[in-house]
Amino acid sequence: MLELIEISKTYGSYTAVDRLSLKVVPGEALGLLGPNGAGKSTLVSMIAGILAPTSGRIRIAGQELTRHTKELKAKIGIVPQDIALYEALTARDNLEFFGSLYGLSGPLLKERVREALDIVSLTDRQNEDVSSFSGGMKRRVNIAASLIHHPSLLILDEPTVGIDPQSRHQILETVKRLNREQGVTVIYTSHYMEEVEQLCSRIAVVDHGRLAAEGTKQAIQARLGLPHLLTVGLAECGPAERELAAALPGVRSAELREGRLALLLAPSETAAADTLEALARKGLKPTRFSFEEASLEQIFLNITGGAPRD
Ligand SMILES: Nc1ncnc2c1ncn2[C@@H]1O[C@H](COP(=O)(O)OP(=O)(O)OP(=O)(O)O)[C@@H](O)[C@H]1O
Repeated sequence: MLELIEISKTYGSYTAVDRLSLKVVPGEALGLLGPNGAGKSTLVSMIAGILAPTSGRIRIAGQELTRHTKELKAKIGIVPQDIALYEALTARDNLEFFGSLYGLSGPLLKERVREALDIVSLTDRQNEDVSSFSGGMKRRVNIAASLIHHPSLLILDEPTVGIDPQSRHQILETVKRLNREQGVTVIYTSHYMEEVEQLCSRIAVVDHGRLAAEGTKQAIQARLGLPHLLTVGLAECGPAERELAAALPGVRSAELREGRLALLLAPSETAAADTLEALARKGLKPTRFSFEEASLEQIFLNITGGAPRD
């Protein structure tokens, strides 16, 4: 669907994106993460054909963006970080305007506007001026505007910044539906890790303009070697049991925590099952257990470091 080949963008002597290569396959939802100033918006603007790369190539559906700009731009829907709407116009008039920019008119334009309003659940409010809308509703109009021309690739740049949890939930559900039910390929940038975890099957972490990590959450976690936490309750749970557990293969550390064993396991898909089985073989039959993988936030901080960026 999309291929970035060694793309760079410099502003004077400053390199915002630095020889970054990345592939996005049709139908996937890719989470684009990075600290403030990492280069995400610059990257998104280049993919959307708004900003020209200083060097490198962008291919969309196998074609070079520079050579087929108009045709390829029509395949892309972009929801920019800043809300871009006409406040004095109604939601419907805004959408008709954006639709006309894509060459839509007449009954087809009306049909697409109706459909886009329905997707973002704003049909009932379509005749109200955007100036009277909440931040969440404006975001939804922005998303509707990006869908009018039926893009196959939808890029959302922090679409849930500054809005309440209800609106965030609604936006996330809308994007999920578009991806899972209609097969729209999604690139989603956000600082909200739980949104990316829910929506995206793959993650790309950008830092200092470079691709710092890429893959599924599990694969990145395994590459970083971040442990899983397995907490086990035993009928008898003391220093002897802790020692036995600490010596099991795949157990990095074992400690007693509130009458239970807290075990840090080397990351693998079968880590928890293997450890529970090994404990049982040693005669330590778990009465209860809980399991936690490293959170996306832990993974992200591990890749990019904990220091503030601005
Ligand atoms: N027009 C410009 N001129 C000069 N520098 C720029 C320009 N646009 C962006 N930059 C710089 O390029 C770097 C990357 O900016 P960009 O907006 O792409 O980051 P980002 O990852 O989207 O950050 P955020 O999460 O804060 O939105 C920043 O240091 C920014 O100051």
